[in-house]
Amino acid sequence: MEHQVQRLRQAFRSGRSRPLRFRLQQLEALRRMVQEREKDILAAIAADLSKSELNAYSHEVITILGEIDFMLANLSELASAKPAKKNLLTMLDEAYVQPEPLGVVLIIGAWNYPFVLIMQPLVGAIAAGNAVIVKPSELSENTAKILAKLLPQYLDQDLYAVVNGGVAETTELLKQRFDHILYTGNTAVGKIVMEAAAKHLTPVTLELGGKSPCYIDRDCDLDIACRRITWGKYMNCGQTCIAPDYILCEASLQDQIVQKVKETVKDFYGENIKESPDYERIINLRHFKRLQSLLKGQKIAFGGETDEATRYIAPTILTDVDPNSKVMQEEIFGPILPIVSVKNVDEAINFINDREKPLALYVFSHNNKLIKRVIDETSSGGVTGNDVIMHFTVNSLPFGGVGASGMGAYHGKYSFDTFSHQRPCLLKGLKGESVNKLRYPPNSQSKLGWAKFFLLKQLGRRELVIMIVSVLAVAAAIFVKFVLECA
Ligand SMILES: NC(=O)c1ccc[n+]([C@@H]2O[C@H](COP(=O)([O-])OP(=O)(O)OC[C@H]3O[C@@H](n4cnc5c(N)ncnc54)[C@H](O)[C@@H]3O)[C@@H](O)[C@H]2O)c1
Ligand SMILES: CCCCCCC=O
Repeated sequence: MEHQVQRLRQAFRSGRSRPLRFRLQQLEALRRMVQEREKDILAAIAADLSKSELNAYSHEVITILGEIDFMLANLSELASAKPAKKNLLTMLDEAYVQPEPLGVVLIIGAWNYPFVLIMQPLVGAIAAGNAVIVKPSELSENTAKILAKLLPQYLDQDLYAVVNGGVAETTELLKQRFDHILYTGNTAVGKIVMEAAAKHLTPVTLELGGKSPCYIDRDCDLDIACRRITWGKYMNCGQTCIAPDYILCEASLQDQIVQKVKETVKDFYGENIKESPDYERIINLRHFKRLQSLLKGQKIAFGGETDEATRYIAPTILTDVDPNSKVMQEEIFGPILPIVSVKNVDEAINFINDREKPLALYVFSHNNKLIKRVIDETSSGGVTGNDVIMHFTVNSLPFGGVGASGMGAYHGKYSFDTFSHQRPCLLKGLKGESVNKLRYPPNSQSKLGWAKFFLLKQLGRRELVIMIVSVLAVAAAIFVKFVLECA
């Protein structure tokens, strides 16, 4: 590992990854890879998540093509130096902020969207001019293998590398010094990553999870709300970091919600959900058993069927859920939707604020003021009002968590910024020593007065008198010159 990181660092130091033309070439190569090897990529994702190739395309490939196109179109603006405002002391100088690459960065992905969670940060890291090691999740082994096979065929091999493996390999990798680490996965491992990064003072972006609440107001079109929630909750079999984890609503809405979600599930997946090409399976037996255990002792209003052999868990709704029960203590990350009743929006806000800050928050209501109030009085990584998941798809919005759901953000411009250092540059000439004398020792009350004037635009009595006298002298000189010329 050490050797590999050193090899990338050497390539980075050569400066090859910096020119914009090179970055654009690499991004174009990445796009070619996705287009030319689409079938292999879709087959790998499909195999990992028992997913149809159509869903693999719309869940993962579209996002990456959009992200690459965004970077290709905007890279020169993103990477350009931005002029900075100056003060009186520096007004004749050049001041700007120059984004610069960080160096060698590490991207660790999770299994649930195995292609997107590696490729989307990779696009940002390449665009920003870095060397990159990606470490796909070992649980989505087919996607991990295809990434390890394809990326070296399309990208510069000295600057970009794939390391595959599990805990042992990642632990070894984390001993190395990186210039940034972007990790996607659960909170417990997030802490391990941050601890390892701290040893080298490496900054981290942590894309973690959490229980994303979904509040449904009484004043709401329940048909539409339930259709959108059903889509976002059961896509990828609930294994989505920003899936609505649970519903908060007044008790009187509960039965209607159950009914409407049930009808939508039938519309989406048909009578026999197991046969639907659009309904996925749980990633492995450990997660299957974990999810089964969350059903114990709960009132199952709909679904609840499980099949260990195929790791199938039906779209499920739990009603009258006790907030202290196990299903409300951990992120569900599966197709189980608990409904917890609250008296009103105030109680919903308190419920949310009593818990860790979630990755996403959803509110459904006709009343925009209520939606804004919930946003103002809570905190979460992101928010979608009157829909779910969709803020992820807007790459002009930063995507990331807050508090226990993570730190830092990426997507679009925010990816570029995450993998860049915003370097402040001030370029001065070698003249102007008379003004500079003001900051050289020995210090004096008068120098301080001028410093206040130049930096804070505050004039003391003495400076005011000098300024007035100077202005009068200049005016007098102009007047005399004018009179002499006319005479
Ligand atoms: N915020 C986001 O964008 C986002 C996206 C997807 C998933 N998630 C969250 O991720 C979680 C699910 O992912 P997961 O953690 O099961 O994925 P996972 O098991 O694939 O683990 C994530 C990565 O961490 C590595 N890893 C695991 N144990 C490790 C250890 N002890 N030391 C070092 N590295 C280790 C794995 O090899 C893998 O690459 C959920 O909480 C979900 O909400 C967040
Ligand atoms: C539509 C794609 C959603 C991806 C969400 C990533 C987190 O799990």
